[in-house]
Amino acid sequence: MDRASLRKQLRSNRQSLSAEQQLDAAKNVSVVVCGGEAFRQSQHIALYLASDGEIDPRYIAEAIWEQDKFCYLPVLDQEDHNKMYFQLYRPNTRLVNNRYGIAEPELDREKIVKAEALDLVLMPLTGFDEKGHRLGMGGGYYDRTFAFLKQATKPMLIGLAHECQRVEEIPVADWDVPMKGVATEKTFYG
Ligand SMILES: Nc1nc2c(c(=O)[nH]1)N(C=O)[C@@H](CNc1ccc(C(=O)N[C@@H](CCC(=O)O)C(=O)O)cc1)CN2
Ligand SMILES: Nc1ncnc2c1ncn2[C@@H]1O[C@H](COP(=O)(O)OP(=O)(O)OP(=O)(O)O)[C@@H](O)[C@H]1O
Repeated sequence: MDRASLRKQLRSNRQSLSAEQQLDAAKNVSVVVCGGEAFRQSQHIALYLASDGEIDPRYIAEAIWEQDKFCYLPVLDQEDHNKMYFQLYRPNTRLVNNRYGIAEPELDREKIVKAEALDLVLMPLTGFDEKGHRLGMGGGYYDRTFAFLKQATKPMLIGLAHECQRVEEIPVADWDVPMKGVATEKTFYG
């Protein structure tokens, strides 16, 4: 299957999950992530606000705040549509909707944190395979933002997903930046 058809199929898989399944998955993925070595060793952790049936990292955000670590969210540039930044996310951070209807901190160029300063990035995805290949929403934001990882070791990229987003093989593109692993409601693939 080509990337576009696969993306469509896998988005429909996650959109079909019930509210109860979503809640269970959100709790379980937080246990999988927060019990792991990568999380324990990280101070500066990026995640996302769930949309379109994505597995919800909210309990991971709560654990980050409780443990006095720092949590960050992606913020899109309204002028340069190719750019994505990261800004601090606290319980009281004011959020606005981006052009895809996803809530994000209001862009403040003085508050942008360099992607290189993050320790761990928990990435949204539409599909993944056990080799760490990722299919996103098709905007290429994460691939562009983390293209520098071909020559760097930090941050560590870990995808978050429902089991129903796992496939045998994601067709790779040459710009794809591989993930170190993927956490689901069931287990860690790494
Ligand atoms: N929760 C979450 N936040 C995120 C991402 C994500 O995948 N999930 N992103 C990860 O990159 C960035 C946003 N990227 C996105 C790219 C495309 C679409 C999207 O819905 N595309 C529509 C059609 C686009 C259009 O309106 O022109 C679609 O495919 O139906 C959404 C988000 C930053 N924030
Ligand atoms: N490093 C890069 N440099 C230039 N263009 C890139 C780069 N990475 C991705 N792109 C562009 O982004 C487009 C979308 O890529 P792709 O389909 O892999 O997105 P995605 O990983 O699904 O999306 P996202 O990361 O936003 O969730 C590609 O058509 C490609 O042209």
